[in-house]
Amino acid sequence: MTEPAASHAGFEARLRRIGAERYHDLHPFHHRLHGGGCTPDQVRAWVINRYYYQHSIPMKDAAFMSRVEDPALRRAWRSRIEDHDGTDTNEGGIRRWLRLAEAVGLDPDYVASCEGVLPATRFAVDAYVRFVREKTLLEAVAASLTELFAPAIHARRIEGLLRNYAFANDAALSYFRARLNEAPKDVAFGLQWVLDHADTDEKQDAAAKALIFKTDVLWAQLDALESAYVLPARIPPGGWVPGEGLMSRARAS
Ligand SMILES: O=C(O)c1cc(C(=O)O)c2c(n1)C(=O)C(=O)c1cc(C(=O)O)[nH]c1-2
Repeated sequence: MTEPAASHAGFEARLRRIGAERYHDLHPFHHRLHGGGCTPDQVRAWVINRYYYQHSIPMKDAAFMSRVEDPALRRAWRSRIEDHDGTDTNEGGIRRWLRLAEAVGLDPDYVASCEGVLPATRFAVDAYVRFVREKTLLEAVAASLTELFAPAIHARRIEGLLRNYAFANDAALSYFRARLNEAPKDVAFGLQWVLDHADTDEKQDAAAKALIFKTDVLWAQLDALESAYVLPARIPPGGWVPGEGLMSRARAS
């Protein structure tokens, strides 16, 4: 076996540098959202579009697991699906996200229908699912490693939303609190798996490229929101129009 150019530590540092330079915590839309600068409709647009990501993540993980021949790897991975879809004792991330939708005044059935999701959001998220279906398992696991950087943005988001928006409370933000508990185990496993399996220069390069691809998937979703809903707003055909999908008065009371 050829020796990799970089040790585990050196390769991990390379992956973390990709996050430092390209993760979506750097995007102006997130700065606006967390800093209290979003209008209620901009927050709603974010909730609607981000739901499409949430609803696709378990399908992505099921696509991954369908390709894994090693029972031990499937066993380590399957809690990701349960974290989002729920179990008998855990309502799951998708339900929690819909609670956030209600808190910002949206009809959860509308949000769950995925109507009004921006075309560019669909393209970006679908590309991630397809990537995981088609690329090597190493590239698929490496792409999930943006989650290395997610706990910091979730903590910042909880703090920023609570400070700046009337809708924000512990129930509305329970999705992010749950992720703070769930993500570290996934990320520790995924990182170790990538470090162990990227055992040649070529594999390290492929894993780094997969992580860059994933940062692009996340960035493109925020670019889509910025273009459609931040002045000069340009909502593309099919995109949510403010006023649509709101909770009915009866439901809200
Ligand atoms: O709010 C965020 O910024 C953020 C980012 C990411 C990410 O980095 O992909 C995920 C999540 N949240 C998240 O909640 C989540 O469940 C999740 C799963 C995955 C994945 O690729 O498997 N990423 C993310």
